[in-house]
Amino acid sequence: MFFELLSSAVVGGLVGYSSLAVNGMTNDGRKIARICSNAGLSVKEQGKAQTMQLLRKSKRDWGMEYAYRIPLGLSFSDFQRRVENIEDGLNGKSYVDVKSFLQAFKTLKLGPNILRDIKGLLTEKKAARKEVELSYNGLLIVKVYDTPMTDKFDYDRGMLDKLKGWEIPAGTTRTQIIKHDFEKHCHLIVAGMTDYGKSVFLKNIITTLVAKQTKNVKFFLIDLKGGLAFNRFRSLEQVQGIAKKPDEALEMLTLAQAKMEERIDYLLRNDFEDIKEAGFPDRYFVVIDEAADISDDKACQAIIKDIARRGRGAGFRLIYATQYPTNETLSPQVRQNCSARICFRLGTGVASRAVLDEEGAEKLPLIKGRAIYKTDRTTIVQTPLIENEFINETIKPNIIIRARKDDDKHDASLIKGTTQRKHSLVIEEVGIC
Ligand SMILES: Nc1ncnc2c1ncn2[C@@H]1O[C@H](COP(=O)(O)OP(=O)(O)OP(=O)(O)O)[C@@H](O)[C@H]1O
Repeated sequence: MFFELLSSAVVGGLVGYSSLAVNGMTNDGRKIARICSNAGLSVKEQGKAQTMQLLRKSKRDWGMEYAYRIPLGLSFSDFQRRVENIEDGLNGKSYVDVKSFLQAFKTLKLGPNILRDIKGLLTEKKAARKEVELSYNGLLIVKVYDTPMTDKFDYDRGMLDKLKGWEIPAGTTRTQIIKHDFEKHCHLIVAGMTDYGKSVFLKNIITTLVAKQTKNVKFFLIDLKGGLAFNRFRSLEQVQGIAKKPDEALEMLTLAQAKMEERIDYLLRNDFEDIKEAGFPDRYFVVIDEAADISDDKACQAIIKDIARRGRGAGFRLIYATQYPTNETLSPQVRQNCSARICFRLGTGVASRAVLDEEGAEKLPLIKGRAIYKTDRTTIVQTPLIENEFINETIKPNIIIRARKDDDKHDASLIKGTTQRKHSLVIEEVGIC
């Protein structure tokens, strides 16, 4: 029985493989060069068409790496724009990667369900897409991955042990966890279409920092999407207040700016260049979700730009999240001062350029949590999926118990002046003035 199945499935596969090999289909290196040439990536020199030249190919654990010399007159970005053409070309509908099929085949257990298992494996292998990543180091490097990147990266307790200082997990690639360090890249833009993971990412930041920098982190939270996403953080001792409406946002920003001013004054008076030199461990995070809602509010924008420009040395960090990135919602001052961006899928290349200064976010797969993380380099990551239950458990020790009446009023009154002193936004003294 088993040998019959073996002949129908594997031998069939092997016949297919040899025919693919004869047709040169398994040689992705040459195929990539053909795809690029057909897609117009060639130049004419002295009447002759010059195309990319394959110089090297290397087998890696994750797939194959090809190195090409690109013709004079073409740039890396010309090729970067054709990633989709390359992926589609390498993923013909009937294509099955025989090697990975045979590897998986060996793991099947002989039993009554073997036929079903083999059929399942074939279907799975046909559906699997090879993913391609390009980079440039003087040569064009094309990485062709055998298996797709994970579409789920669970945030668990073990993650917290892997982080140092002011790091948070930005996501995982196929090979490593990428961390964002708020001491290296102080301000962060978070962008992406609705429902792709911005709020989950913001909750990852807040939870991680509350867990790792319990005594040192302070948050000014502005949630213009109604306050639901940040609601569970409202009673944390690290949270200075939550603003839910544009007028509350202005009050919150004004208070944050006043605190920043106070710190800058202190640093100036004492000849400290920045907060690190002064030896202050605490950092203030101004988190704004949906920032586009206050993008035409001149007063709010002036403060946001000021924090982006002068906050760094004073220990202020801006996290600016929006699902509508344009040149209007993301001012040049904010963009210039945010050296890090995390960008989930966006609708257009124009929106992608507004966030990343390049296209790409519009081509991300339709996978929640898939994003481009950009600092001085650009990396595609699967961002951590942090569950609410895990957040609640992690932040619980930092919740300040208030009388119910107090708690109900907490958010609004936090930023409403000093008439109800108990509920006012308290900007803590840190002993610097
Ligand atoms: N990193 C992730 N991995 C897998 N799934 C995710 C991830 N992040 C978010 N999701 C899923 O996507 C859903 C929407 O995420 P989230 O609320 O963060 O989106 P959003 O971009 O903030 O949307 P909106 O702008 O409408 O608030 C989540 O409920 C979750 O199921």
